Amino acid sequence: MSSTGGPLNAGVLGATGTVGQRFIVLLSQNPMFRIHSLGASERSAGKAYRLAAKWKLSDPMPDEAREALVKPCDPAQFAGCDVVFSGLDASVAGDIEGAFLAADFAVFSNAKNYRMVPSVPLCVPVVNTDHYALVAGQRAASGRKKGFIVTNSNCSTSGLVVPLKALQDRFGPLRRVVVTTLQAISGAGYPGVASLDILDNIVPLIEGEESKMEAEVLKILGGVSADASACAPLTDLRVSATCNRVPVIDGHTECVSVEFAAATPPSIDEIKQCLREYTCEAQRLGCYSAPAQVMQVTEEEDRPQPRLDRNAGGGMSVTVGRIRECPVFHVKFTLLVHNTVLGAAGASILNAEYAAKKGYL
Ligand SMILES: NC(=O)C1=CN([C@@H]2O[C@H](COP(=O)(O)OP(=O)(O)OC[C@H]3O[C@@H](n4cnc5c(N)ncnc54)[C@H](OP(=O)(O)O)[C@@H]3O)[C@@H](O)[C@H]2O)C=CC1
Ligand SMILES: N[C@@H](CC(=O)OP(=O)(O)O)C(=O)O
Repeated sequence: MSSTGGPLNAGVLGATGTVGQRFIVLLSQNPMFRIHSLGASERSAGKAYRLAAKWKLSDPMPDEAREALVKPCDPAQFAGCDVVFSGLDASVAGDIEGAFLAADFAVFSNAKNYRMVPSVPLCVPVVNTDHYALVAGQRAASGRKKGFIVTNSNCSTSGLVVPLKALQDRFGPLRRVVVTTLQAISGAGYPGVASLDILDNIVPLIEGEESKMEAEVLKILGGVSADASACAPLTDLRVSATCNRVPVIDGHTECVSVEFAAATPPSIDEIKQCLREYTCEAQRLGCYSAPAQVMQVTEEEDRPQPRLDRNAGGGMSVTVGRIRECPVFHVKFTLLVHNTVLGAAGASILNAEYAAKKGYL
């Protein structure tokens, strides 16, 4: 809640895009926030939102957005916002988010630009909210009173780190992880991948995705330095990612093999129990968007499937299935994450809810 006790005023940068539209639906349903300002490019600025956005979600466009005038992404136009969410294209996110930060806004970003900056929490809110310890250092180093930036991860990373975190916490360090993704087309934004490329097809390349996943996992599963000035990524875990685009609208599927560092790995039953029992700080604090069950472990042999499982927990739960022994590593499984909910807008919103509960906003 804001200092006046009402909902927090939320601005959305990149409000017309794929992630921006998801922000608008989720914020309109969330009692902690009120949609205050919507921003996009000069192509959209000055238009009513309903005319600027090519609406792609099956949820109707919320009334509070329809007639709102889209603004340019200029901090002066967002005065009165308690929090700013960004779904900006990465080609412009660095400069625009930097300008909002300099103007002392709390920025929650989906873009890749600031993710690997050591003083910036790269936070999947069901995994590593302990990285908020970096916020005080960010403010001290910059002299800002209120402003800080928290990013969420790449959408495939956000699904992968959830079971990995549970396994690491319960059974000790992981040694090697191999992951192959089957990523939905909404991950490429709009208009994204040409229909002639993706219909009746699979594209075995998503530029830059594999190296992002491999690096982000280490930062998220790592800690922060003793003086909380920088992140401390894991150094002993090796991650290999292979990323593919598949003709699914929403929901990234990932086939994962994991090797534990311990000589004696846990049994498959112990692993299932660990994933089912995993809880996070955002749940314990009663954050509105925290899923009741962080992971839904399915025993059905042919699940998870994107059409059937992507909305688990309102898109905030990760579904994990086909958990079985791996003849090369120790265990393998298939997971599904909703790429624009836990993988993007939903994670940013839960990050902000957590920040509010902890007094950062
Ligand atoms: N889609 C996904 O599943 C995920 C996306 N992300 C990241 O989130 C961000 C948004 O992705 P997505 O929604 O898919 O992308 P889209 O291409 O669908 O949307 C991009 C948004 O950025 C705005 N924009 C583009 N250029 C400018 C500019 N010069 N000034 C101001 N605004 C501008 C667009 O406005 P306009 O309509 O006016 O052009 C639009 O609102 C990206 O950084 C992406 O990498 C992260 C995780 C998952
Ligand atoms: N590249 C992801 C989505 C995305 O935009 O990720 P990032 O923010 O890490 O570039 C996908 O194609 O599904």
